[in-house]
Amino acid sequence: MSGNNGNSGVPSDLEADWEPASDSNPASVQGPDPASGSAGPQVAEVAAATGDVVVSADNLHCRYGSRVILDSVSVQLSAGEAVAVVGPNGSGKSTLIRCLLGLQDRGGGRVWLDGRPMVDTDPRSRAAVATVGDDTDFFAELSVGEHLNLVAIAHGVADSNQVAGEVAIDVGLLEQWEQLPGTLSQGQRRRLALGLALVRPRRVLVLDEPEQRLDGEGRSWLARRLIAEKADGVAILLVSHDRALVDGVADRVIDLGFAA
Ligand SMILES: Nc1ncnc2c1ncn2[C@@H]1O[C@H](COP(=O)(O)OP(=O)(O)OP(=O)(O)O)[C@@H](O)[C@H]1O
Repeated sequence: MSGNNGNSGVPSDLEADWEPASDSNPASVQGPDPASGSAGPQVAEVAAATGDVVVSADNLHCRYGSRVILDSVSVQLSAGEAVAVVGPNGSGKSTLIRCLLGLQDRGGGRVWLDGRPMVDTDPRSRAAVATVGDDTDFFAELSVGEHLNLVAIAHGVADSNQVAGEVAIDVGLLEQWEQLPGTLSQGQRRRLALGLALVRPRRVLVLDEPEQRLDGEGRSWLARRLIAEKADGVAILLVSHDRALVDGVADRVIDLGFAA
């Protein structure tokens, strides 16, 4: 498969159509509230900014076996806002994402999408929530273009090959359109993972250290891209160690390091 328009290669007319996302003023960032910290398992509660609440996580207790990693975590995400999760290695950032997405036991806590339970197996949830994990797997036998097309088609994107090509340009992989994942550099694989989240419709974007392996230009592009996503009304949950990215994109910050 190399597209649904009969072309075997790169979609035509993309270079002329594409323009980079314009710069926006960085959003303000609120620091952690030391008063809400505690020793032992992390405790965090971050209220939503004004706006339509898309995702609401209440009282999550994330644990591995008997070891509690996060206790009584509540998060609300509104349309068009970005919440960043920061903290040192091992502080529970990825665990929080896994808990929120339902990939890990929530310990009785609940997560709501548009006021209804958010379950990872629910097609409604999967249609709304695009994710970029810290370790994305690819099909070894499918090219960059085929990956982007496949995801676009699976999510019902009209004119999927055109959209896939536009996303390939956006993430800087148009020249790699025909390449297999095994032939990509680590940074290019990261760009493909981002492309797979951007090629499909989304109302929520959950990213676990998306800046990994990106060069300076790539990180600048990522910040602009996420700001553009917010402008389109996408709710973003961003785990990152990149303070500049967090400062540039996040409206609010959950700091899991303050009680370490
Ligand atoms: N599958 C697992 N089983 C048991 N413990 C785990 C598992 N995954 C993570 N942990 C532990 O949970 C804690 C939080 O891990 P997590 O991956 O959420 O941290 P993180 O903040 O995302 O770290 P990093 O910045 O290194 O990505 C760590 O102490 C880790 O050892």
